[in-house]
Amino acid sequence: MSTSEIERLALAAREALEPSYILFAVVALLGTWLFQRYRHNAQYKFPPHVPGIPIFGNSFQVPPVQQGPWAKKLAEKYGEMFTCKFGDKTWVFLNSSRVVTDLLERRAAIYSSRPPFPMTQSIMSGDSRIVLMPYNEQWRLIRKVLHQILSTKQQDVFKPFQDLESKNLCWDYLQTPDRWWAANGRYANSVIMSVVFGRRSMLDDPDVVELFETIELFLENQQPGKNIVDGFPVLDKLPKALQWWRPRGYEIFKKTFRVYKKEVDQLEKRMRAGTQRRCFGTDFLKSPEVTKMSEVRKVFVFGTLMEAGSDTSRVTLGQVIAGAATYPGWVATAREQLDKVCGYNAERLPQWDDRKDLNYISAVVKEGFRWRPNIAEIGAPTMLIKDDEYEGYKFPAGTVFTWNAWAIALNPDEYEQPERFWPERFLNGEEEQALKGHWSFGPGRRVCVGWKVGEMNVWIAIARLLYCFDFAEVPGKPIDTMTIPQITKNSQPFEVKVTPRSAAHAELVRRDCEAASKVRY
Ligand code: HEM
Repeated sequence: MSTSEIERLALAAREALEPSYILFAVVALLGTWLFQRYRHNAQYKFPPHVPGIPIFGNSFQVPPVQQGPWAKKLAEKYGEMFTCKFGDKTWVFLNSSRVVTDLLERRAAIYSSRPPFPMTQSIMSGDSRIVLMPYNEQWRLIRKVLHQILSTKQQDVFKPFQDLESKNLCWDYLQTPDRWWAANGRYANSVIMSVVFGRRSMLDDPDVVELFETIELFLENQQPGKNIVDGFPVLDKLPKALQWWRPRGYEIFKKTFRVYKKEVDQLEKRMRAGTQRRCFGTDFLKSPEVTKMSEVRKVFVFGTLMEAGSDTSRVTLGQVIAGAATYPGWVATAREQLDKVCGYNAERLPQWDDRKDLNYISAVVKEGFRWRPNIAEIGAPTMLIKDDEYEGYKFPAGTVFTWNAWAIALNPDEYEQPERFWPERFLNGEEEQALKGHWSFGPGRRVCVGWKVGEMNVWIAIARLLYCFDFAEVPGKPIDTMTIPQITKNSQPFEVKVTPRSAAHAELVRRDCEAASKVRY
C-alpha cells in the first residue's frame, strides 16, 4: 500500500470518528432497530406502561442508585405488574409474591435467562460473570462448580471458618467499634477466602479494599440507564472504533481481572512451592471442569466467589445492626433466648450446636434479609426465551422480568407492619427454611447459589454480636433505614454506637476471641 493510500485511509478513519458521523451512525442504527421492534411488539400485550420519552423510554427516570423506593412507588400506583422501557429493552416488574411465584418459579424453564449486557458482561467481565450469563451450557457448567462448594452439604466445611472469623469479628468490634463496617467486610471476605484460597484476610488488607472497589464498579454500571449500550445492545454492532464506552469498560475489566488474578497467581505459586493447604482452589485447578474454561473464565470463577461471597454478608449484617438500633424492642427478646442458652452473665459464646435452641436468632436473620432488601433492590433481570401468555397479557421472547424486591418486602398486603424490624413474623415453624418467606436470594433457577453460606455467615455473627454488644443510634444522627446507601466506597453506610453489653461480656470477648485474631494461614 502506498504512503498516499495510507494517508487517505487514516483521514477517512479520522473523519469517521467525527462526533457528527458517530451521531449519524447511532441514530440510523437505532431508528431502524426501534421501528422493527415496534412492529414486532405491536402483536403483544403488556401490563400498564409507565410513561416515558421516545426512544429512551424510562431510562432517565430510574435513579442511578437506590432504585428500590422509586420502583416501590410505581408498584403502589400500578398494582401487581407494570412495564418500563430501558432503551430497547422492555422490562416487566413483578410486584407481588403471587406473580413472582407464577412466572419466575413455576415457569422457570423459560424465565431464567439473562438479557445481553454488552458493557457490563461482554466488555467489563470478559463474558465471564456467572450472574449475567444466559441460561446455557456455560452457565450450567459454572453453576455446577459453584454448587459443589456452596451447597448445604458443605456446611461442615464452612462452619470452622465461620466460627473462627466471627470470633475475630467480635474482637474487632471490641477493639475498634467505630470500624464495625470494615470489620463486617473483613469477616465475610475472610470466610470465603479461607474456603476458596486457604488463606485469611485481615482488617485493612489492601487486596480486600480493592476487591470491594471492583464490586462497586460492577454494581454502579449494572444500574438500568447507566450504559447506553446495555439499554440498546444493537449499538454493539457499531464498529469498535465508534464505541465511545468501550475504553472505559475495558479499563474496568483490566482492573477487575488484575484484582482476581493476583489471588489466583498467589495460590498457584503456593501450590508449586508445596506450601498450600488443600482448599476449593487446589481441587478446582486440578478438576476436569477447568480444562473446559478459558483463562478469563477460570479467573472469574474465583472472582465471583470472592465478590459475591463478601459484599452480601457485609450488607446484611449492617441491616440487622440498623434494625437493632432503630427497633430495639426485639433485641431484648433475642437476648432472653441467648441468655437462657449461653448464660446470664456472659458465660460463653453462642455455638453452632446451639442453633436448635436459638430459633429466634434464625427468625432475626430471615427478617434481616427481608426488611430492606438492599442487595438487589429491584431484583435481578431475567429474560424470557419463548413467547408466553399470562392472565390476559402476551409477552414476546426477549422480554425482561424482575421481582420488585423493595416493593414486595415493604407491601402491607405481603407483610404486616412491613417497615418494622420484627423477627416474630418468622416464628412460624419455618425458621430453619432460610429461603422461605422472602425473596432476598432471588426466585427460581437463578436463586443465589451461595444462599446457605450467606445465611450461616449472618447467623453465627449475629448470634455472637447480639449476645456481646449493644447497638444504638448516635445522638443527632438518626439512621434513615429507607435510604441506607448500597454503594459506599468502603465507608460505613450509617453511623451506629457499638458498646459491649457489660464488663463481663467484654471480658468474654477478650477471653474467647483475641486468639482468633492472631491465627495466620
Ligand atoms: C448473604 C447473603 C446473600 C444474598 C442476600 C445474596 C443475594 C443474591 C441475589 C439476589 C442473587 C441474584 C438472584 C437472581 O438472579 O435471581 C444472587 C446470585 C448469586 N449469588 Fe448470592 N447472595 C448472598 C450470598 C452469596 C454468597 C455467600 C455467595 C458465594 C460465596 C453468593 C454467590 C452468588 C452467585 C454466584 C450468584 C449468581 C447465580 C446465578 O446467576 O446462577 N451469594 N445472590
